[in-house]
Amino acid sequence: MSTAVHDLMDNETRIKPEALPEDRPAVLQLRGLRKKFGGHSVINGIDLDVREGEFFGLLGPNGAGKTTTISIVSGLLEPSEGSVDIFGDKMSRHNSKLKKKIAVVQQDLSIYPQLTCMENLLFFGGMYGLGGRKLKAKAMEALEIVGLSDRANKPRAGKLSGGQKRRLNIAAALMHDPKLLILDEPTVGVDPQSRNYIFETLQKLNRDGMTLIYTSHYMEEVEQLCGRVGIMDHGEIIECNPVPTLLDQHGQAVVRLKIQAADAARILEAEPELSDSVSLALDTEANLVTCVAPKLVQALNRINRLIGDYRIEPVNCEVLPPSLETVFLKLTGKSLRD
Ligand SMILES: Nc1ncnc2c1ncn2[C@@H]1O[C@H](COP(=O)(O)OP(=O)(O)OP(=O)(O)O)[C@@H](O)[C@H]1O
Repeated sequence: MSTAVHDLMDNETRIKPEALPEDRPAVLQLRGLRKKFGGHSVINGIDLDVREGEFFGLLGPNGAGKTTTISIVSGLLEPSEGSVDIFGDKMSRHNSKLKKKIAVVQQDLSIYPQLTCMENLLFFGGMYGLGGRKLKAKAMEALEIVGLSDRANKPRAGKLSGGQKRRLNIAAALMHDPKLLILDEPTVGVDPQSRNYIFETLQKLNRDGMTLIYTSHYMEEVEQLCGRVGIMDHGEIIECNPVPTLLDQHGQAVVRLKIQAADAARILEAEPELSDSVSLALDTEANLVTCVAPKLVQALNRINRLIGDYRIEPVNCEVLPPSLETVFLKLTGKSLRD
């Protein structure tokens, strides 16, 4: 077996973040959540429990309804129907006491570019009633957590890199010691170094006991960080489980083999049923053979047999091991990146 195939199989067995036992108390409970904008329904009945200490991922393509859900959870929007309970208390636009227990890192940056990092954090901490030495110490601690201590007083926030601005945005959310941290696509436009820093920061906060909800349309991020994932599409959570369960129940490997037109014609003549098969499908317009199987090794073996049987000289081959991407493909019939 080639090294590339070994690498792919390692990928299949790599260690995933663990889901928490089900007996932890629910921090967030959504019941029958619906939202309409001018008669257009964008959230279509969401029921969800997020438990204390969870790192929960909400994964879905653009427009699935993640930001709308987060905005309702954080009390920025009222639902059209249904309820949001956080720490056993009803969330609403006017529940400022409950809002102090949570923090939301929005997709849009909320920092002031003309202020330094320290000035930004002193401002946000002040808004939550902190003052004096405690405020300064908290700001230093938040900068330390996101790795920006050496940028405390210069440059101004507007001159930081995109990733550093995102990290400062997270630091601002930590100023009032939230028990629940909600992040809406916090790595959009972030360089790889800052992205890793953000990941490490969030993993540490979670290890220290904070409950996190993380939305993304990057399945690799959710797969790497989150113990349990809700897959969203068209305003619904269509599946919600720990990542290993999702992969076990819905994971599938996909191998796409591009071949010569002449080889496609030979295969079609010998096996006409392949033109409408699902597990091994031949597309004679695209000269493409697609094999779908629960395990990567099964898909590769099937494609290898075909290559051997018909003495095919492949043009190229694309291999997708089971992942949240292929789970999404199976559940919705479309790619997450469409
Ligand atoms: N204020 C609004 N008025 C009307 N329609 C809205 C409003 N906010 C969101 N929508 C619509 O609701 C749907 C869900 O949008 P939402 O931003 O929640 O999706 P998303 O999953 O967060 O997408 P993205 O990953 O692009 O942020 C979209 O069709 C969007 O156009």
